[in-house]
Amino acid sequence: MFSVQTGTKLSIFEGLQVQELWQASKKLGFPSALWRLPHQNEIKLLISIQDGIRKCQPELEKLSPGFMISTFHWDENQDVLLLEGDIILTFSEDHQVRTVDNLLGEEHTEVRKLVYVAETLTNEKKADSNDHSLLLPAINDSDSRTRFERTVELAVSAIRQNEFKKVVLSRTKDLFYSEQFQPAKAFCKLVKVYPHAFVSLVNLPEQNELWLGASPEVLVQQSSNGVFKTMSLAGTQNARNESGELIPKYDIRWGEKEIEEQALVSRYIVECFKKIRLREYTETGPKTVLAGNLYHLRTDFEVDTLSLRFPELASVMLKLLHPTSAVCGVPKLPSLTFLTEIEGYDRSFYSGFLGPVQVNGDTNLFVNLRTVRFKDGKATFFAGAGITEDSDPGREWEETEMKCDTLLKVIAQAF
Ligand SMILES: C=C(O[C@@H]1C=C(C(=O)O)C=C[C@H]1O)C(=O)O
Repeated sequence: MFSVQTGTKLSIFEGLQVQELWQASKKLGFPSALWRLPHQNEIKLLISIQDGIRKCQPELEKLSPGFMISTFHWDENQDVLLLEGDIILTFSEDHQVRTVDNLLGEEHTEVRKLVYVAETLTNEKKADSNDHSLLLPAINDSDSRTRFERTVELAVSAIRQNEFKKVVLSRTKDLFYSEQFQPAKAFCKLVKVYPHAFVSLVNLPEQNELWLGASPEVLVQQSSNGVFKTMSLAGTQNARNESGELIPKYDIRWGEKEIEEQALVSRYIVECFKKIRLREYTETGPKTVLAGNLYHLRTDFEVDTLSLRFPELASVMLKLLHPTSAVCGVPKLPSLTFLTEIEGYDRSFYSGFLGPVQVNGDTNLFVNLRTVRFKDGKATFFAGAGITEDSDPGREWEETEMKCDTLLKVIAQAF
Protein backbone atom coordinates (compact mmCIF):
# COMPACT_ATOMS: atom_id res chain seq x y z
CA MET A 1 0.00 0.00 0.00
CA PHE A 2 1.20 3.49 -0.86
CA SER A 3 0.56 6.29 1.54
CA VAL A 4 0.28 9.45 -0.45
CA GLN A 5 2.13 12.30 1.23
CA THR A 6 2.39 15.84 0.12
CA GLY A 7 5.82 17.00 -1.01
CA THR A 8 7.32 13.82 -2.42
CA LYS A 9 5.41 12.13 -5.22
CA LEU A 10 5.17 8.53 -4.00
CA SER A 11 2.43 7.46 -6.34
CA ILE A 12 1.18 8.35 -9.82
CA PHE A 13 -2.25 8.85 -8.20
CA GLU A 14 -1.05 11.76 -6.14
CA GLY A 15 -2.96 15.01 -6.69
CA LEU A 16 -5.92 13.26 -8.33
CA GLN A 17 -9.40 13.65 -6.94
CA VAL A 18 -12.29 11.31 -6.45
CA GLN A 19 -14.64 12.60 -9.14
CA GLU A 20 -12.07 12.58 -11.94
CA LEU A 21 -10.83 9.09 -11.05
CA TRP A 22 -14.40 7.83 -10.97
CA GLN A 23 -15.13 9.39 -14.36
CA ALA A 24 -11.90 8.05 -15.85
CA SER A 25 -12.66 4.56 -14.64
CA LYS A 26 -16.18 4.82 -16.09
CA LYS A 27 -14.87 6.09 -19.43
CA LEU A 28 -12.47 3.16 -19.66
CA GLY A 29 -15.29 0.71 -18.91
CA PHE A 30 -13.87 -0.61 -15.63
CA PRO A 31 -16.39 -1.97 -13.13
CA SER A 32 -16.05 0.26 -10.07
CA ALA A 33 -17.60 1.17 -6.75
CA LEU A 34 -17.41 4.32 -4.70
CA TRP A 35 -18.60 4.28 -1.09
CA ARG A 36 -18.58 5.97 2.30
CA LEU A 37 -19.49 3.98 5.41
CA PRO A 38 -21.88 5.50 7.99
CA HIS A 39 -20.26 7.92 10.46
CA GLN A 40 -16.91 7.87 8.62
CA ASN A 41 -15.09 10.55 6.70
CA GLU A 42 -13.12 8.41 4.29
CA ILE A 43 -14.39 7.75 0.79
CA LYS A 44 -13.19 4.61 -1.00
CA LEU A 45 -13.01 3.89 -4.71
CA LEU A 46 -12.53 0.31 -5.89
CA ILE A 47 -11.65 -0.36 -9.52
CA SER A 48 -11.71 -3.77 -11.19
CA ILE A 49 -9.28 -3.69 -14.06
CA GLN A 50 -8.32 -7.23 -14.96
CA ASP A 51 -11.17 -9.72 -14.99
CA GLY A 52 -14.22 -7.52 -14.67
CA ILE A 53 -17.01 -8.72 -12.44
CA ARG A 54 -16.73 -12.21 -10.98
CA LYS A 55 -19.66 -14.40 -10.01
CA CYS A 56 -19.11 -16.20 -6.74
CA GLN A 57 -20.64 -17.69 -3.63
CA PRO A 58 -20.79 -15.16 -0.78
CA GLU A 59 -18.38 -17.03 1.47
CA LEU A 60 -17.39 -13.70 2.91
CA GLU A 61 -14.51 -14.78 5.15
CA LYS A 62 -12.76 -16.57 2.24
CA LEU A 63 -12.88 -13.78 -0.34
CA SER A 64 -10.16 -11.33 -1.29
CA PRO A 65 -11.01 -7.62 -1.09
CA GLY A 66 -13.88 -6.63 -3.35
CA PHE A 67 -17.29 -5.02 -3.64
CA MET A 68 -20.31 -7.32 -3.64
CA ILE A 69 -23.71 -6.66 -5.16
CA SER A 70 -26.71 -8.94 -5.40
CA THR A 71 -30.18 -8.70 -6.86
CA PHE A 72 -33.24 -8.97 -4.59
CA HIS A 73 -34.12 -12.36 -6.05
CA TRP A 74 -31.33 -14.56 -4.79
CA ASP A 75 -31.47 -17.90 -3.16
CA GLU A 76 -28.75 -19.25 -1.01
CA ASN A 77 -27.06 -21.40 -3.66
CA GLN A 78 -26.94 -18.73 -6.34
CA ASP A 79 -23.84 -16.68 -7.13
CA VAL A 80 -23.59 -12.97 -6.42
CA LEU A 81 -21.51 -10.36 -8.29
CA LEU A 82 -18.10 -9.39 -6.95
CA LEU A 83 -16.08 -6.46 -8.26
CA GLU A 84 -12.48 -7.43 -7.57
CA GLY A 85 -10.38 -4.86 -5.76
CA ASP A 86 -7.47 -4.49 -8.19
CA ILE A 87 -7.11 -0.89 -7.08
CA ILE A 88 -8.61 0.49 -3.87
CA LEU A 89 -8.08 4.20 -3.27
CA THR A 90 -8.90 6.02 -0.05
CA PHE A 91 -9.79 9.70 -0.14
CA SER A 92 -9.98 12.18 2.69
CA GLU A 93 -13.02 14.37 3.25
CA ASP A 94 -11.57 17.00 0.91
CA HIS A 95 -11.52 14.34 -1.87
CA GLN A 96 -7.70 14.03 -2.07
CA VAL A 97 -6.09 10.59 -2.49
CA ARG A 98 -4.66 9.42 0.84
CA THR A 99 -3.74 5.77 0.26
CA VAL A 100 -3.54 3.49 -2.76
CA ASP A 101 -3.77 -0.31 -2.72
CA ASN A 102 -2.73 -1.29 -6.22
CA LEU A 103 -2.32 -5.01 -6.91
CA LEU A 104 -1.26 -4.40 -10.52
CA GLY A 105 1.63 -1.99 -10.01
CA GLU A 106 2.03 1.50 -11.43
CA GLU A 107 3.63 0.31 -14.70
CA HIS A 108 0.53 -1.63 -15.73
CA THR A 109 -0.79 -0.21 -19.04
CA GLU A 110 -4.40 0.03 -17.88
CA VAL A 111 -3.36 1.74 -14.64
CA ARG A 112 -1.33 4.29 -16.62
CA LYS A 113 -4.31 4.87 -18.91
CA LEU A 114 -6.58 5.41 -15.90
CA VAL A 115 -4.27 8.04 -14.43
CA TYR A 116 -3.81 9.72 -17.82
CA VAL A 117 -7.57 10.04 -18.42
CA ALA A 118 -8.14 11.28 -14.84
CA GLU A 119 -5.42 13.93 -15.32
CA THR A 120 -6.99 15.06 -18.59
CA LEU A 121 -10.39 15.36 -16.90
CA THR A 122 -8.82 17.36 -14.05
CA ASN A 123 -7.41 19.88 -16.52
CA GLU A 124 -10.68 20.12 -18.45
CA LYS A 125 -12.59 20.76 -15.21
CA LYS A 126 -10.87 24.06 -14.60
CA ALA A 127 -12.48 25.53 -17.71
CA ASP A 128 -15.90 24.12 -16.88
CA SER A 129 -17.71 25.64 -13.96
CA ASN A 130 -21.27 24.57 -14.79
CA ASP A 131 -23.26 22.79 -12.10
CA HIS A 132 -24.32 19.50 -13.58
CA SER A 133 -26.43 18.25 -10.70
CA LEU A 134 -29.70 18.43 -12.53
CA LEU A 135 -32.33 15.88 -13.30
CA LEU A 136 -35.03 16.66 -15.82
CA PRO A 137 -38.81 16.30 -15.96
CA ALA A 138 -40.62 13.24 -14.78
CA ILE A 139 -41.87 10.66 -17.17
CA ASN A 140 -45.65 10.81 -16.88
CA ASP A 141 -46.63 8.32 -14.19
CA SER A 142 -50.15 9.41 -13.32
CA ASP A 143 -51.35 5.80 -13.34
CA SER A 144 -48.71 4.52 -10.95
CA ARG A 145 -50.40 5.81 -7.78
CA THR A 146 -53.67 4.07 -8.65
CA ARG A 147 -51.82 0.89 -9.55
CA PHE A 148 -49.75 0.90 -6.33
CA GLU A 149 -52.75 1.60 -4.11
CA ARG A 150 -54.60 -1.26 -5.76
CA THR A 151 -51.72 -3.64 -4.92
CA VAL A 152 -51.86 -2.45 -1.29
CA GLU A 153 -55.60 -3.22 -1.17
CA LEU A 154 -54.92 -6.70 -2.56
CA ALA A 155 -52.20 -7.24 0.05
CA VAL A 156 -54.45 -6.13 2.92
CA SER A 157 -57.17 -8.53 1.84
CA ALA A 158 -54.64 -11.39 1.48
CA ILE A 159 -53.43 -10.60 5.02
CA ARG A 160 -57.04 -10.63 6.31
CA GLN A 161 -57.43 -14.05 4.72
CA ASN A 162 -54.36 -15.21 6.67
CA GLU A 163 -52.18 -15.81 3.59
CA PHE A 164 -49.33 -13.99 5.38
CA LYS A 165 -48.84 -11.30 8.09
CA LYS A 166 -46.78 -8.66 6.31
CA VAL A 167 -45.55 -7.92 2.80
CA VAL A 168 -43.30 -5.12 1.56
CA LEU A 169 -44.63 -3.70 -1.70
CA SER A 170 -42.51 -1.45 -3.85
CA ARG A 171 -42.72 0.77 -6.90
CA THR A 172 -40.51 2.85 -9.17
CA LYS A 173 -40.43 6.48 -10.23
CA ASP A 174 -38.76 7.45 -13.51
CA LEU A 175 -37.10 10.69 -14.53
CA PHE A 176 -35.09 11.62 -17.59
CA TYR A 177 -31.63 12.99 -16.97
CA SER A 178 -29.38 14.94 -19.26
CA GLU A 179 -25.98 13.73 -20.43
CA GLN A 180 -24.28 16.39 -18.31
CA PHE A 181 -25.56 14.82 -15.12
CA GLN A 182 -22.57 13.74 -13.03
CA PRO A 183 -23.33 10.82 -10.71
CA ALA A 184 -20.04 11.17 -8.80
CA LYS A 185 -20.96 14.76 -7.97
CA ALA A 186 -24.36 13.57 -6.74
CA PHE A 187 -22.53 10.95 -4.64
CA CYS A 188 -20.43 13.68 -3.02
CA LYS A 189 -23.57 15.68 -2.20
CA LEU A 190 -25.19 12.64 -0.59
CA VAL A 191 -22.06 12.00 1.47
CA LYS A 192 -22.32 15.50 2.96
CA VAL A 193 -26.06 15.50 3.58
CA TYR A 194 -26.41 11.95 4.99
CA PRO A 195 -23.58 11.23 7.47
CA HIS A 196 -25.53 8.29 8.98
CA ALA A 197 -26.05 6.45 5.68
CA PHE A 198 -24.01 4.02 3.62
CA VAL A 199 -23.59 6.10 0.47
CA SER A 200 -22.53 4.22 -2.65
CA LEU A 201 -22.20 4.51 -6.41
CA VAL A 202 -21.60 1.37 -8.47
CA ASN A 203 -20.76 1.13 -12.16
CA LEU A 204 -21.76 -2.13 -13.83
CA PRO A 205 -20.54 -1.79 -17.44
CA GLU A 206 -21.91 -5.18 -18.56
CA GLN A 207 -25.42 -4.16 -17.53
CA ASN A 208 -24.76 -0.59 -18.71
CA GLU A 209 -26.07 0.60 -15.33
CA LEU A 210 -25.07 2.86 -12.47
CA TRP A 211 -26.61 2.48 -8.99
CA LEU A 212 -26.49 5.36 -6.53
CA GLY A 213 -27.85 5.05 -3.00
CA ALA A 214 -27.89 6.18 0.63
CA SER A 215 -28.90 3.08 2.59
CA PRO A 216 -29.83 3.21 6.29
CA GLU A 217 -29.93 -0.58 6.75
CA VAL A 218 -27.12 -3.00 7.62
CA LEU A 219 -27.69 -6.56 6.44
CA VAL A 220 -24.50 -8.12 7.85
CA GLN A 221 -21.27 -6.62 9.16
CA GLN A 222 -18.22 -8.54 10.22
CA SER A 223 -15.29 -6.51 11.44
CA SER A 224 -11.66 -7.58 11.69
CA ASN A 225 -12.00 -7.64 15.50
CA GLY A 226 -14.59 -10.40 15.20
CA VAL A 227 -17.75 -8.42 15.92
CA PHE A 228 -20.79 -9.41 13.86
CA LYS A 229 -23.72 -6.98 13.51
CA THR A 230 -27.13 -6.90 11.96
CA MET A 231 -30.29 -4.83 12.57
CA SER A 232 -34.03 -4.76 12.20
CA LEU A 233 -35.26 -1.53 10.66
CA ALA A 234 -38.89 -0.73 9.93
CA GLY A 235 -41.63 1.78 10.65
CA THR A 236 -41.41 5.09 8.85
CA GLN A 237 -42.31 8.71 9.66
CA ASN A 238 -41.46 12.03 8.10
CA ALA A 239 -38.62 13.61 10.10
CA ARG A 240 -39.65 17.16 9.15
CA ASN A 241 -42.72 19.17 10.01
CA GLU A 242 -44.74 21.24 7.53
CA SER A 243 -42.29 24.14 7.77
CA GLY A 244 -39.43 21.81 6.88
CA GLU A 245 -37.88 21.81 10.39
CA LEU A 246 -36.46 18.62 11.86
CA ILE A 247 -38.84 17.17 14.46
CA PRO A 248 -36.83 16.32 17.60
CA LYS A 249 -36.45 12.58 18.19
CA TYR A 250 -38.11 12.73 21.61
CA ASP A 251 -41.30 14.15 20.05
CA ILE A 252 -41.69 11.12 17.81
CA ARG A 253 -44.47 8.70 18.78
CA TRP A 254 -45.03 5.37 17.10
CA GLY A 255 -48.40 3.74 16.44
CA GLU A 256 -49.26 0.11 17.01
CA LYS A 257 -48.92 -0.64 13.29
CA GLU A 258 -45.27 0.51 13.12
CA ILE A 259 -44.34 -1.11 16.45
CA GLU A 260 -45.74 -4.45 15.30
CA GLU A 261 -44.21 -4.12 11.83
CA GLN A 262 -40.73 -3.59 13.26
CA ALA A 263 -41.16 -6.27 15.94
CA LEU A 264 -41.87 -8.76 13.15
CA VAL A 265 -38.44 -8.01 11.65
CA SER A 266 -36.73 -8.40 15.05
CA ARG A 267 -38.52 -11.71 15.63
CA TYR A 268 -37.40 -12.87 12.20
CA ILE A 269 -33.74 -12.15 13.05
CA VAL A 270 -34.05 -13.97 16.39
CA GLU A 271 -35.57 -16.94 14.52
CA CYS A 272 -32.52 -16.99 12.23
CA PHE A 273 -30.21 -17.09 15.29
CA LYS A 274 -32.34 -19.90 16.70
CA LYS A 275 -31.97 -21.95 13.52
CA ILE A 276 -28.22 -22.12 14.14
CA ARG A 277 -28.72 -22.45 17.92
CA LEU A 278 -26.97 -19.18 18.62
CA ARG A 279 -28.01 -17.70 21.94
CA GLU A 280 -25.04 -15.45 22.70
CA TYR A 281 -26.19 -12.26 21.02
CA THR A 282 -26.99 -8.83 22.42
CA GLU A 283 -30.13 -7.02 21.37
CA THR A 284 -30.47 -3.24 21.81
CA GLY A 285 -33.61 -1.27 21.04
CA PRO A 286 -35.93 -0.54 19.40
CA LYS A 287 -34.81 3.07 19.13
CA THR A 288 -35.97 5.90 16.93
CA VAL A 289 -33.27 6.63 14.35
CA LEU A 290 -32.90 9.31 11.71
CA ALA A 291 -32.34 8.16 8.11
CA GLY A 292 -32.14 11.17 5.82
CA ASN A 293 -35.56 12.79 5.72
CA LEU A 294 -37.20 9.96 7.70
CA TYR A 295 -37.38 8.39 11.13
CA HIS A 296 -37.40 4.61 11.57
CA LEU A 297 -37.49 2.15 14.46
CA ARG A 298 -34.31 0.11 14.81
CA THR A 299 -33.06 -2.77 16.95
CA ASP A 300 -29.34 -3.64 16.84
CA PHE A 301 -27.98 -7.18 17.20
CA GLU A 302 -24.35 -8.02 17.97
CA VAL A 303 -22.33 -11.23 18.36
CA ASP A 304 -18.72 -11.72 19.40
CA THR A 305 -17.61 -14.32 16.82
CA LEU A 306 -14.11 -14.58 18.29
CA SER A 307 -15.23 -15.89 21.66
CA LEU A 308 -17.74 -18.18 19.91
CA ARG A 309 -15.11 -19.37 17.40
CA PHE A 310 -17.57 -18.76 14.61
CA PRO A 311 -15.67 -16.78 11.91
CA GLU A 312 -18.16 -17.75 9.19
CA LEU A 313 -21.21 -16.36 11.05
CA ALA A 314 -21.70 -13.44 8.61
CA SER A 315 -21.87 -15.85 5.61
CA VAL A 316 -24.26 -18.16 7.45
CA MET A 317 -26.50 -15.28 8.55
CA LEU A 318 -26.49 -13.64 5.11
CA LYS A 319 -28.02 -16.79 3.64
CA LEU A 320 -30.57 -17.07 6.42
CA LEU A 321 -31.50 -13.39 6.57
CA HIS A 322 -31.88 -12.31 2.95
CA PRO A 323 -34.50 -11.26 2.04
CA THR A 324 -35.46 -10.05 5.52
CA SER A 325 -38.99 -9.12 6.47
CA ALA A 326 -37.93 -5.45 6.17
CA VAL A 327 -37.95 -5.85 2.36
CA CYS A 328 -39.98 -9.03 1.74
CA GLY A 329 -42.49 -10.12 4.39
CA VAL A 330 -43.62 -12.64 7.01
CA PRO A 331 -43.73 -15.56 6.48
CA LYS A 332 -41.06 -15.31 3.83
CA LEU A 333 -42.31 -17.69 1.14
CA PRO A 334 -45.96 -16.67 0.70
CA SER A 335 -45.08 -12.96 0.90
CA LEU A 336 -42.28 -13.42 -1.65
CA THR A 337 -44.64 -15.23 -4.04
CA PHE A 338 -47.25 -12.51 -3.57
CA LEU A 339 -44.93 -9.58 -4.21
CA THR A 340 -43.31 -11.27 -7.21
CA GLU A 341 -46.73 -11.75 -8.80
CA ILE A 342 -48.31 -8.47 -7.82
CA GLU A 343 -45.62 -5.77 -8.10
CA GLY A 344 -45.48 -6.13 -11.87
CA TYR A 345 -41.81 -5.24 -12.37
CA ASP A 346 -38.35 -6.68 -11.70
CA ARG A 347 -36.73 -5.26 -8.54
CA SER A 348 -33.28 -6.01 -9.99
CA PHE A 349 -30.65 -4.81 -7.45
CA TYR A 350 -33.17 -2.77 -5.41
CA SER A 351 -33.63 -4.37 -1.95
CA GLY A 352 -30.79 -6.78 -2.74
CA PHE A 353 -27.53 -6.22 -0.87
CA LEU A 354 -24.26 -4.48 -1.58
CA GLY A 355 -21.04 -3.33 0.03
CA PRO A 356 -17.32 -3.85 0.54
CA VAL A 357 -16.07 -7.31 1.43
CA GLN A 358 -12.79 -7.91 3.27
CA VAL A 359 -11.58 -4.36 2.71
CA ASN A 360 -9.00 -3.82 5.47
CA GLY A 361 -10.39 -7.02 6.99
CA ASP A 362 -13.94 -5.66 7.33
CA THR A 363 -17.12 -6.72 5.55
CA ASN A 364 -20.05 -4.30 5.44
CA LEU A 365 -23.11 -5.40 3.49
CA PHE A 366 -26.16 -3.13 3.38
CA VAL A 367 -29.66 -3.54 2.03
CA ASN A 368 -29.87 -1.66 -1.27
CA LEU A 369 -32.52 0.93 -0.27
CA ARG A 370 -33.01 4.63 -1.06
CA THR A 371 -31.48 3.86 -4.39
CA VAL A 372 -31.63 5.01 -8.02
CA ARG A 373 -30.55 3.26 -11.21
CA PHE A 374 -29.17 5.29 -14.12
CA LYS A 375 -29.58 3.56 -17.45
CA ASP A 376 -30.06 4.78 -21.03
CA GLY A 377 -30.94 8.35 -20.01
CA LYS A 378 -33.52 7.25 -17.47
CA ALA A 379 -33.17 7.52 -13.69
CA THR A 380 -35.32 4.96 -11.89
CA PHE A 381 -35.96 5.50 -8.16
CA PHE A 382 -37.14 2.53 -6.10
CA ALA A 383 -39.10 2.54 -2.85
CA GLY A 384 -41.24 0.15 -0.85
CA ALA A 385 -43.42 0.12 2.25
CA GLY A 386 -44.34 -2.58 4.73
CA ILE A 387 -48.00 -3.56 4.40
CA THR A 388 -49.87 -5.02 7.37
CA GLU A 389 -53.51 -5.58 8.18
CA ASP A 390 -53.88 -1.91 9.22
CA SER A 391 -52.33 -0.33 6.12
CA ASP A 392 -54.00 2.58 4.40
CA PRO A 393 -53.21 2.63 0.62
CA GLY A 394 -52.91 6.44 0.40
CA ARG A 395 -50.50 6.62 3.35
CA GLU A 396 -48.36 3.79 1.98
CA TRP A 397 -48.07 5.67 -1.32
CA GLU A 398 -47.00 8.82 0.56
CA GLU A 399 -44.39 6.74 2.38
CA THR A 400 -42.86 5.55 -0.91
CA GLU A 401 -42.86 9.18 -2.16
CA MET A 402 -40.94 10.26 0.96
CA LYS A 403 -38.48 7.41 0.46
CA CYS A 404 -37.85 8.48 -3.17
CA ASP A 405 -37.35 12.04 -1.89
CA THR A 406 -34.37 10.91 0.21
CA LEU A 407 -32.31 10.96 -2.99
CA LEU A 408 -34.40 13.22 -5.21
CA LYS A 409 -34.32 16.26 -2.94
CA VAL A 410 -30.53 16.13 -2.75
CA ILE A 411 -29.53 15.32 -6.30
CA ALA A 412 -32.24 17.07 -8.30
CA GLN A 413 -32.60 20.75 -8.90
CA ALA A 414 -35.58 20.55 -11.21
CA PHE A 415 -38.07 17.76 -11.62
C1 LIG B 1 -38.49 -1.00 1.67
C2 LIG B 1 -37.88 0.12 2.07
O1 LIG B 1 -37.55 0.36 3.38
C3 LIG B 1 -37.75 -0.61 4.38
C4 LIG B 1 -39.13 -0.59 4.87
C5 LIG B 1 -39.50 0.24 5.92
C6 LIG B 1 -40.96 0.36 6.33
O2 LIG B 1 -41.77 -0.38 5.79
O3 LIG B 1 -41.29 1.21 7.15
C7 LIG B 1 -38.53 0.95 6.64
C8 LIG B 1 -37.22 0.75 6.40
C9 LIG B 1 -36.74 -0.28 5.48
O4 LIG B 1 -36.48 -1.45 6.17
C10 LIG B 1 -37.44 1.16 1.10
O5 LIG B 1 -36.81 2.13 1.52
O6 LIG B 1 -37.69 1.00 -0.10
